[in-house]
Amino acid sequence: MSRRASPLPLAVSVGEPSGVGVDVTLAAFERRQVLDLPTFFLIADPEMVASRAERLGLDVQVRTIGRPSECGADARFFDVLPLVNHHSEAPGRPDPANAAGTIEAIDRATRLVLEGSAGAIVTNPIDKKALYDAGFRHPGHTEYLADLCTNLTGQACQPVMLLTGPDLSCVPVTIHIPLADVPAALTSELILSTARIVARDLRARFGLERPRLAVSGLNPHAGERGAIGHEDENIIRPAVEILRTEGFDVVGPLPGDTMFHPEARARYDVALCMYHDQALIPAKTLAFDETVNVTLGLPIIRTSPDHGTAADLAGTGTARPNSFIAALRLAGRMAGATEAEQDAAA
Ligand SMILES: NC(=O)C1=CN([C@@H]2O[C@H](COP(=O)(O)OP(=O)(O)OC[C@H]3O[C@@H](n4cnc5c(N)ncnc54)[C@H](O)[C@@H]3O)[C@@H](O)[C@H]2O)C=CC1
Ligand SMILES: NCC(=O)COP(=O)(O)O
Repeated sequence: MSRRASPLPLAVSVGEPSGVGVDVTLAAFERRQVLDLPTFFLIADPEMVASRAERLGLDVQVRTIGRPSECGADARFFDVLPLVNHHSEAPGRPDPANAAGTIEAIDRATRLVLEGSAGAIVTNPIDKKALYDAGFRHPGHTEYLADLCTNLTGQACQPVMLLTGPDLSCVPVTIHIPLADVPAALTSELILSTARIVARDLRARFGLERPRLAVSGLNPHAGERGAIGHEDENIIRPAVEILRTEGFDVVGPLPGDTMFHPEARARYDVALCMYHDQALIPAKTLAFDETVNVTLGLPIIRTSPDHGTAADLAGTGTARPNSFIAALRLAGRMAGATEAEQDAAA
């Protein structure tokens, strides 16, 4: 992937206001020069941001901007594109009353990227339950962004969650569903469509010409040749075989417990796992502070820190901004690569 940084600013959505999103965004802003971070603005309630900065004892001056093109005009200021909906500043106390502003920030960021005013969206974590309690009908950003992009562009998209860190990239094929629902949701078609999106986007967005895919099993020992569960032989293996006939570099189904040690990881570029925790446990265990959540399959670039709202740390100044910073950097590189490709095609 070209290392050119995007000249377009990145749109950062505020996320759950009672969480650490604003804390890590402010911390990244404070280090922007020393770390040479891409230019970004936050879509948030400016009063809430100023009050969190004060609580954290940060000497940050919040400036309200009217559009992304004003971002970075004066590097001293922390640029905030204001929400229409108000956000209250109550660390550690999620409140469904804040949901409208949280969703507005995601919507606005997505539209700005689609219209070409921002290079990518970097989302801060949402408190999913607080949004559900306010009537939000999507499991998480990943699924919501796909619906939003489908509605805004008229082109159906299947979202794919990728967790990528220094030593492991992995994808949960089923995402935010109860574990008990996984076997019924797992189909060969879902594995096939996910793998095709992963291979396409790793090539287009990460410059991996022919990514090596490793597909996990679902059951212990990948089903022990059919003796411990049937999904591995009846659903996963046929999908792997079809992918191979289509020319993909793919192995599997591999036993989930032995595909994440260093020697095994050296044999693939991305692991396709069958459910959320099968993918996210190794990713966060290996590199909680450096792993980034990327949504593939969208017409926009979206990254996010791997962690959640960390409500216990909000407003304390102890949340580490590393994963958020990694999300900013990756979004900047991905957007820069896309713009470079567009330049080359022009
Ligand atoms: N992209 C998103 O919007 C995501 C949202 N969530 C949401 O976050 C909420 C809380 O989820 P949890 O499972 O508790 O995960 P969490 O990541 O918020 O917290 C897990 C543990 O890690 C610590 N931690 C998290 N981020 C940290 C940081 N930056 N620095 C230092 N320590 C940190 C927390 O203090 C806590 O002990 C849930 O509502 C969940 O739905 C979770 C993951 C991603
Ligand atoms: N555990 C990852 C997670 O929940 C992230 O979800 P999303 O909001 O990025 O879809």
